[in-house]
Formats: sequence, C-alpha cells, structure tokens
Amino acid sequence: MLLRRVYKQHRWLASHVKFLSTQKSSIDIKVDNDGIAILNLQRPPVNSFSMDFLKELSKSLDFVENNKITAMILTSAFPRVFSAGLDINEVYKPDAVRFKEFWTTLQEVWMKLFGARFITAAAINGQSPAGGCLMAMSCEYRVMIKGTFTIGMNETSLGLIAPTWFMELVKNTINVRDAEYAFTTSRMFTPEEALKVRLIDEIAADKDDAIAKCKRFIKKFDEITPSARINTKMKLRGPAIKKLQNTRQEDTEEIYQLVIHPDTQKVAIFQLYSSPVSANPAIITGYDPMEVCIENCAQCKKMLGAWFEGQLCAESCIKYRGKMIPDCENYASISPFLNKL
Ligand SMILES: CC/C=C\C/C=C\C/C=C\C/C=C/C(=O)SCCNC(=O)CCNC(=O)[C@H](O)C(C)(C)COP(=O)(O)OP(=O)(O)OC[C@H]1O[C@@H](n2cnc3c(N)ncnc32)[C@H](O)[C@@H]1OP(=O)(O)O
Repeated sequence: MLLRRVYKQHRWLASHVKFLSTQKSSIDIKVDNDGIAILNLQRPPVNSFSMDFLKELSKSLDFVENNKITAMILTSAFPRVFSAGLDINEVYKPDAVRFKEFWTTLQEVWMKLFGARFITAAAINGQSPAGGCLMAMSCEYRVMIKGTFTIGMNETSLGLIAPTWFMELVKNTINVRDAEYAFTTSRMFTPEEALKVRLIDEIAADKDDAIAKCKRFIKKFDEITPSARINTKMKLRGPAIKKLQNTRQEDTEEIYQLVIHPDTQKVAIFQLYSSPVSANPAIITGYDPMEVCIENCAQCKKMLGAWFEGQLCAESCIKYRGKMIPDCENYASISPFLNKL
C-alpha cells in the first residue's frame, strides 16, 4: 500500500514531533502507523485563533509539508468545541499594526491549509462557528460528530463580513443559494442539516469514529497516482489562492476598517464580557456609558442565563447610547430583557 510505504520512510517522525508537542504547545501532532499526521488543537478554552495560535498552526502545517507526510487530520482535543474561530481579544480595540499582522498571518495559514499538497481532512468534534467552520471547509473532507453541536458562518451576527475568499470557498462547496442564505442570516447548521447541504461529508458517532472515517477517505488515494492527485487539487484550488495573493493588502485593510467600526466593537465587547471571569465593570478604561451598559448586559446574562436576553439588552444599549444602564439586581431596569421561559 502506498501510504504504508510512505509511513516506513517517515517512521522516525514519531520521535521528532516532540518539539511541536511540548507542554506549552497548543497543537499536539502525532503521526500514526499509516503515516497520517493527526493534529489535535488544544488551545484552551475553545481553540480560538490568536496570533500565536495561528503562527503555531502555520509551523505545524510546514512540518507536515516539509516531512512529506501524505495526509493530515485536523481535530480538537476538547470534547465540545472544534474551534470558536477568531479570538475575540484580537478583534476588540485592536492595535492597527498588530491587527494587520494578525490578519496577514491568518491569510498565510489559510493559503497553506487550502493549498496543502498533502491530503487534508477535518474531524469536527464540537462547535465550529465562523473561523472554525472556515478551517474545516479548507480541508478536502469533513466528518462531524453527531450531537447538539453546530457549524456555520455566524459572522453577520457579530457585525462582521466574512472575507471574500471564505465566501468563494463556501460558494464552491455548497450551492450558491444555500451559501447566501447561510452567510446573510448567520445560520448555524446541525450535523444533519450540514450534511444535507454538503457543508460536511459524513456524520460520525464520536471522535474516534470521525477520525476513522477521515482515514477511510484518505485511504481512497492508495489507488491514485500521487502526482495526478496533487496536480488536480492545485488546478482546482490554485486560482483562489492566487486571487488572495494578489489582493492581500486590500483584504486586510477592508477587514480592519470593518473590525474598528463602532457596531462591531460593541458586539466584540459583549462577547468578551460575557465570560464570567472577565465580566468585571471595574476594568473599564475611561467612562463610556455605552460600554458600561453592554458590560452590565453581559454580567446579567451570566447571572440569569437563559432567562435573560443578553443580545437584546446590548442592542438596546446601542440604540439608546447607554442612557439606560441595566442593574442586574434591579428588576425594573432589566424586565424588558427577561423572557418568559
Ligand atoms: C485556516 C484558517 C483558519 C481560520 C480562519 C479564521 C477566520 C477567518 C474567516 C472569517 C472571519 C471569522 C470571524 C470569526 O471567527 S469571529 C469569532 C466567531 N466566534 C464566535 O462567535 C464564537 C463565540 N463563542 C461561542 O459561541 C461559544 O463560546 C462556543 C460555542 C464556541 C463554546 O460554548 P461553551 O458553552 O462550550 O463555552 P463558553 O462558556 O461560551 O466559552 C468558554 C470560554 O471561551 C471563551 N470564548 C468563547 N469564544 C471565544 C472566542 N471566539 N475568542 C476568545 N474567547 C472565546 C469564553 O469567553 C469563555 O471564557 P472563560 O469564561 O474565560 O472560560
């Protein structure tokens, strides 16, 4: 078998991957007996893409490429989340220089993953919104585990517009009508729904089964001449990569302008302060009533959970420019946002 022969050549890799699998590493790489690299993403808590994480991912992809490993499976070490997409901390009040470096790194990682010469598959073992979905979509095959998890492009709900190259990728994977509907409405798909529109290729019972199904896909190439596979993939994917290569600066500038827009920032702050750990009004830098208002909404959401309509509260902060700040312990001030569960 072709893959077995390749594995023999790369048996030594098992002992050489340690440098990428130190305790500090956010990506654990293991090369299995068939010579397939399994990348377990393990950046707590939700594998969100920070600049450092993207750089590590970039190095990991180089490692797979440079060692002529035939195939790679991307998965998550966490039981409920594949990846939460962009790290909100990179989006909230961004420094222009850092953000542009961040986005350039993201473009680079995407081009490496999408244009990888090795076979790529994603074992999606948990939630996969926005950037998490893009990462999976950039692979050649997707298997998602059944359960209450969802996958999709929820950028518009955050006030963001997905980059053109992501839209093109989705349009080339599912049909244009489904893509437009999903992008504009921020629709999140259950595994069954995702399979129906071909956003994913298979559903698995659990992570092991998802990896086994990815391997079954990879095995199909045992019977195919490697150069024919690679050149075909490059012919199909090359134009999209070239297009981004020619427009990288405009793409970065466009996203930066979008990210610093006040409406996007309000959503970003709501997401950030929705965390029980970081919800701390004392952290506020300067007194912006709208900012205080949104932080309080996040605080109340954490206290009251499903009873409280956090997003509605945040929208009201924006609408009334922070003139009516909710106090979680004052029923009158929060009653418009309490639902009737
Ligand atoms: C190869 C190319 C690779 C990548 C391409 C990437 C992007 C480029 C393309 C398109 C644009 C993309 C835009 C985005 O990705 S914007 C980000 C969109 N993400 C979200 O909206 C996800 C928000 N999070 C959630 O919905 C849930 O957290 C999630 C379903 C992921 C998990 O829910 P769960 O109930 O299990 O956990 P939580 O209590 O909600 O969260 C735990 C913990 O994690 C923190 N968290 C969650 N999401 C993020 C994030 N995106 N960034 C940073 N931190 C995040 C959350 O605050 C909690 O923190 P703590 O309370 O401190 O534990």
